[in-house]
Amino acid sequence: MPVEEFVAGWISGALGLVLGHPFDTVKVRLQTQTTYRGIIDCMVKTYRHESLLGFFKGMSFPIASIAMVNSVLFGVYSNTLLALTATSHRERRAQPPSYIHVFIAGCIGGFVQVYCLAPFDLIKVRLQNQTEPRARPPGSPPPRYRGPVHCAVSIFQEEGPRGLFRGAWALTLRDTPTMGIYFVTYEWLCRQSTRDGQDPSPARVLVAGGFAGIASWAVATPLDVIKSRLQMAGLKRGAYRGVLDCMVSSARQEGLGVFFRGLTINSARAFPVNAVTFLSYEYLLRSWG
Ligand SMILES: C[N+](C)(C)CCCC[C@H](N)C(=O)O
Repeated sequence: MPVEEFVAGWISGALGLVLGHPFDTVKVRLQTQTTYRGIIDCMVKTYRHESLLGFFKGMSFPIASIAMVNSVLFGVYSNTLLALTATSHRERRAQPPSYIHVFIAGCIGGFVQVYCLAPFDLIKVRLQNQTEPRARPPGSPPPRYRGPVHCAVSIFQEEGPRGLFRGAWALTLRDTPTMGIYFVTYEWLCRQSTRDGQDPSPARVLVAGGFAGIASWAVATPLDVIKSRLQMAGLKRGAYRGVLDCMVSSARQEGLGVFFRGLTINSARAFPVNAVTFLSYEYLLRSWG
């Protein structure tokens, strides 16, 4: 099994992650809290109250786990294509796989990475939603979680081992089809105006990666909202009975617009994150020959 794809997936994922984390924090807060009027309001309040550091809350665990999550995604994707089409990464420019094979490999990659991603994503979301400033005024209550490890241990103790997988089903529904869309969009845009058998130019890889991110996030946003809400709901026992219940009660209380919360910020984040991810992935693999 070729391992280069796993390593390239890891490094490129980490680069994208750091770049996109501040946007991600704003997105999570908009999706799960009702105190903000919009993106700018959320940014200003976060900055005033928590300084620049507020935007980087919950980042250490994703950085540690992105190695596993992105290498699983890209590694499983590429090795599934190898199994389906009997072509390695190097041969795929000359013999491009069909879009249906790309879609299937993307869905399988997306499905498998969810089980690595779920607990880390849960901890990230819980920490991002803690709005207490680092330097607390004396006498104010401490944040519920002191850091990622404390957060993981508390969830385990208070909600049981299954608590760590809260929202995992919504995450599976979100990522399986949309990772297929992600890779199909990327491949399709790369192949436009690139002659058969040639590597796409860096500019084309950046644009294709960026739009692959936007297209897949646009489709993923409704389930992303539900996922984030289910992850936060663990704190208030019995808030939702499941994915469907969360969908229905969110829509009833806040209208259908709730499914598009975070769409703008998700798209703004998705372009640079995924442009950098694909550019570094392609170039790392090319440089390893
Ligand atoms: C499939 N879905 C849209 C959920 C994600 C696709 C992009 C994943 C990337 N690591 C990012 O954070 O943007």
